[in-house]
Amino acid sequence: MDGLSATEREAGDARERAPGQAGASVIATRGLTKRYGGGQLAVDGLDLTVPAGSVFGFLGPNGSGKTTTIRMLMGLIEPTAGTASVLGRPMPRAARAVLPEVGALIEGPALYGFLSGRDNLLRYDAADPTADPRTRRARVAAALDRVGLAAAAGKKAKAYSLGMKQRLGLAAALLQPRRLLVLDEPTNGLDPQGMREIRTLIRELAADGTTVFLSSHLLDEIEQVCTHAAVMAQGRLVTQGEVADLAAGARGRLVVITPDAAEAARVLKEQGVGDVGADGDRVTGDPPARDLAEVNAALVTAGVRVRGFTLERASLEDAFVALTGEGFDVAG
Ligand SMILES: Nc1ncnc2c1ncn2[C@@H]1O[C@H](COP(=O)(O)OP(=O)(O)OP(=O)(O)O)[C@@H](O)[C@H]1O
Repeated sequence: MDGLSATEREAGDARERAPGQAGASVIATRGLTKRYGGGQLAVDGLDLTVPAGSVFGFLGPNGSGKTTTIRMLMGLIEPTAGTASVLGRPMPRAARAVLPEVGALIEGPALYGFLSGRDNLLRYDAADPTADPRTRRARVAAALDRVGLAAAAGKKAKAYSLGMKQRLGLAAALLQPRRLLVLDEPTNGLDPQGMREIRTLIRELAADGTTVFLSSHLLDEIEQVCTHAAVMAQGRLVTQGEVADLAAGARGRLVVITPDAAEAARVLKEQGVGDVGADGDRVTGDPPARDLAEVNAALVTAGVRVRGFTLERASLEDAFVALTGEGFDVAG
């Protein structure tokens, strides 16, 4: 698609900005709000900034307003209040100019099961008035190749696995060069292998310089694939920023491994460790502000046989819980 070998592509850094896009935000919303007819406030005053070149995870439990936001960004529904700009142009007003540069995969791809993967893409391409029919076959072949479906191109789409269908949907979004890809729950319903394939593809696309905006209710997915994330809860933005910073914002857990768990728990409490709990030979707690070397020394002085003393890294899930005071419902 871009003349780069796979190795060169992988060597690219997803965080590097494409030339000419430095500092630009690809998606920006201010006070974006949607109240549905029934009075349901689905999105409430959203200020979202998606940097160019990022893989941006839009994270939130089911019903937190992700799909509603995406539909407003794509100009499919009108906001009740606030503004949204995509690729520097106002939406939905500039939809006709903006959307050709945006590849979207929302609520699963619409495919004809009785047509082959290749014929599905030929149909998609033919529906695009800007697509030159003379180069159609080459474009379709390149898109199939891009998503790893070249060998299965002649198979009927109904014989495809869910992961293959999802990749075919991505291929359709990639028929034209895109500056932005918007993917709504791209790994929903996929098995672990299918999920890995989609994640790898997303990383490759990002390395090519495409900004990828993807919604997900899977925290570990966001941690694995995204450079940036925004967290939604009940229609509101809880936080946004670089994934590494979001996780770092939540403090890790202190973990002590010892056969003297009861005594260790007592000493840890004395040392200002909060929320101390013991499970077998594992004693955990919220680390105090003081130097952890002192805490360790106090354990040893009290005769606790310390076999392990570590600070477990906080995850995005810890950050979410710390920010919202709620657990993250990953069901569904
Ligand atoms: N067309 C609609 N009419 C009325 N209410 C709606 C409509 N679409 C969504 N909602 C409500 O708006 C809220 C946000 O829904 P939305 O689908 O945007 O959330 P989501 O985070 O994408 O969740 P999911 O992953 O389940 O789609 C929910 O309470 C939902 O019931």
